[in-house]
Amino acid sequence: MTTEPNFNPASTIPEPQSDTGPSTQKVTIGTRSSVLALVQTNEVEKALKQAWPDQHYAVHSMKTLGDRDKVTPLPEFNAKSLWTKDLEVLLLDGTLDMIVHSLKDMPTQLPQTLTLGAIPSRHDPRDALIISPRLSSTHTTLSSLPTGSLIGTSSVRRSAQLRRAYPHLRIADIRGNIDTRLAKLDAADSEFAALILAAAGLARIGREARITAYLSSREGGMLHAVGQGGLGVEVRVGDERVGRLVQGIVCERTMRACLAERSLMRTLEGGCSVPIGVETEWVGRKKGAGAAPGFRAGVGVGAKPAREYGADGKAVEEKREEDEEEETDELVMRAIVVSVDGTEAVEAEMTRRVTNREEADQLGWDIARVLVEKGADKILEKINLNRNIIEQQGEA
Ligand SMILES: NCc1[nH]cc(CCC(=O)O)c1CC(=O)O
Repeated sequence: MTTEPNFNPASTIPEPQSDTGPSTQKVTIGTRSSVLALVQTNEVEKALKQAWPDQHYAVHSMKTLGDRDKVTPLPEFNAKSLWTKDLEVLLLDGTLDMIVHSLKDMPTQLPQTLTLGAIPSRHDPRDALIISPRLSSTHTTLSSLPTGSLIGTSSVRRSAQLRRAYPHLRIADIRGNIDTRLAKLDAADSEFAALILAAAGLARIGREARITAYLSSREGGMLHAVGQGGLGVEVRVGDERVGRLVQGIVCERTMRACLAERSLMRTLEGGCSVPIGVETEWVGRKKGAGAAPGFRAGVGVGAKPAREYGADGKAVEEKREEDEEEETDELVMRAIVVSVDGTEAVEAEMTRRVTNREEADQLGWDIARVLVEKGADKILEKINLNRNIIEQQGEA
């Protein structure tokens, strides 16, 4: 439970102050060059254009170390910054003005002079079950799959939760981008009965139709990764112009929920390679007081800060009246830490009013403390002892 000296706590991120746009200039957005990364960056660019139509935008995409070198074993890299470091060098030297990341892949500790400038409205954060076409007409859930069915995932968080809840299933590593994995599932000689992938990634690349079922604490007993389904926009600390631009696409509720999740992860010193699952959900109503301070409705990616999803993956809140949706300010947070073999687990749940980013950060810290009191530190300690094995997997 320590904080590295160069960490920028969420509490230093200023709340929005002004609506007045900066003068017209070029804005260069950096991204990885994968299909998913480009779709995500287009989503952010579109939202920025909507919020600040007078600016000129350019997208600069590149392969990062993790994309280029598929030979070196992950532990030999600083695995945590595999996907971010090359882009960060260009952000620091001014070539880029911002970087769009899958929030899930962003380290919880950023370089001292860089910060998480914005988190736009989140897509469905849940994991999705994709059952092989050979089985999907007869099987629609993990529990109904035949004993010994092979599930493909490279995430220790997913495999640990699967081992815990579904001891009748087998798990094997599967690599590659989303379409590569789907092709491996569909191959005539495939060993896989099903895959687990993030619903958001599938939806963003137009593969939502492959989803057999959505997994959550309520259905399937699977908590998602910290930041899953969210996008993180990384900017330079002190770049006021860009800071103001990206503030225009923040979904304040998504930002607070994700900051709480990231605070939990940071407090438990978990990178993307430890089995921590979370769920955050806005509930309750703030009567008569309107929107939370700093809340900007109607701007941002999709503009809907939805955090509740139906069985069809559509946000339940989208079906409600917008003014009602804005009034929720209680955040429910659930979290689980599972041993890699699935035999040990600790869980916690907290509900608290979260009216600013500091309170979000505090909620993440507090739930981490409860998990530690219940023994999460012992589970994570054992995981650290086996770190070499685990880092070969990661939240891939
Ligand atoms: N590290 C893999 C990764 N990083 C981001 C996504 C897409 C989903 C998201 O944005 O959370 C995925 C694929 C997956 O987990 O299925």
